[in-house]
Amino acid sequence: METAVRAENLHKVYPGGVHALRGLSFTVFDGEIYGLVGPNGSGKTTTLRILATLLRPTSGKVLIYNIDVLSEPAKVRSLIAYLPEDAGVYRRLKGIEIIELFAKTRFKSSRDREAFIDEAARLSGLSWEELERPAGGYSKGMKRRLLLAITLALRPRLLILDEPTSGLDVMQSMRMRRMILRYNREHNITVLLSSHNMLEVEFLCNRVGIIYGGRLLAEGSPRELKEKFSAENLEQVFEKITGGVNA
Ligand SMILES: Nc1ncnc2c1ncn2[C@@H]1O[C@H](COP(=O)(O)OP(=O)(O)OP(=O)(O)O)[C@@H](O)[C@H]1O
Repeated sequence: METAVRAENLHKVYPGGVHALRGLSFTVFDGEIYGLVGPNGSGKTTTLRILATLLRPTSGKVLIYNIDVLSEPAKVRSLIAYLPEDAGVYRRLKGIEIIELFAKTRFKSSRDREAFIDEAARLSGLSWEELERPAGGYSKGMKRRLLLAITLALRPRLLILDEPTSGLDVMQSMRMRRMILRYNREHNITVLLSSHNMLEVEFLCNRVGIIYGGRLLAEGSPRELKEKFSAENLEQVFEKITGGVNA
């Protein structure tokens, strides 16, 4: 099976001395949806930012589709799309203008640009009237839908999602999860996501890595983890491993 992500022995010490990652290693295979779960401050965002080429680890190595993230970040960026948890929109731009901006930066031919714009606009679920309004006036759910639609329509080989549905209501979250699943299956987009929501992780992920204190404490499919820890659901697995610290 082809390897999408190989993270080896990652350490990150922030200026000021916080040791956020302490020898984190994990592998994501091509075509899978892999979930990193862990309590607040366990190092999820730090890990995703390193993979997205936005932060350098203190030591360790990361390969994305066999390309070294530290020595060839531009090549890696052409393969990935990253949606941060707190991703904002350009408030003065209309929704459609934001989509057009991404089209310009990513695609050379006007045909590819137009196909991308149509796909992202449709996927966002926003009406044409809404897309013609400045995005600063969108609700949190509308902004998140727009940004996820853009990242999916970019059709990266690897999509990195930090807390994809955080702050969204049940219906919006379900819609987002279905979109992620559909693009993973139909367009073979590998997904690495972080989440606090165990239901979400169980619904979406082929494999899960439980991270705590900057280390990987357990890894496996939701079913394997439940069997191994004699648990009925992933919340119980998590509780047994971490001693009940909130996810
Ligand atoms: N820029 C920074 N400077 C200093 N310390 C930081 C910085 N960013 C994160 N940290 C610290 O590193 C540790 C890991 O943080 P990180 O954001 O990676 O965790 P997380 O698992 O994503 O948490 P959450 O679930 O709350 O988003 C925490 O102790 C955090 O306070």
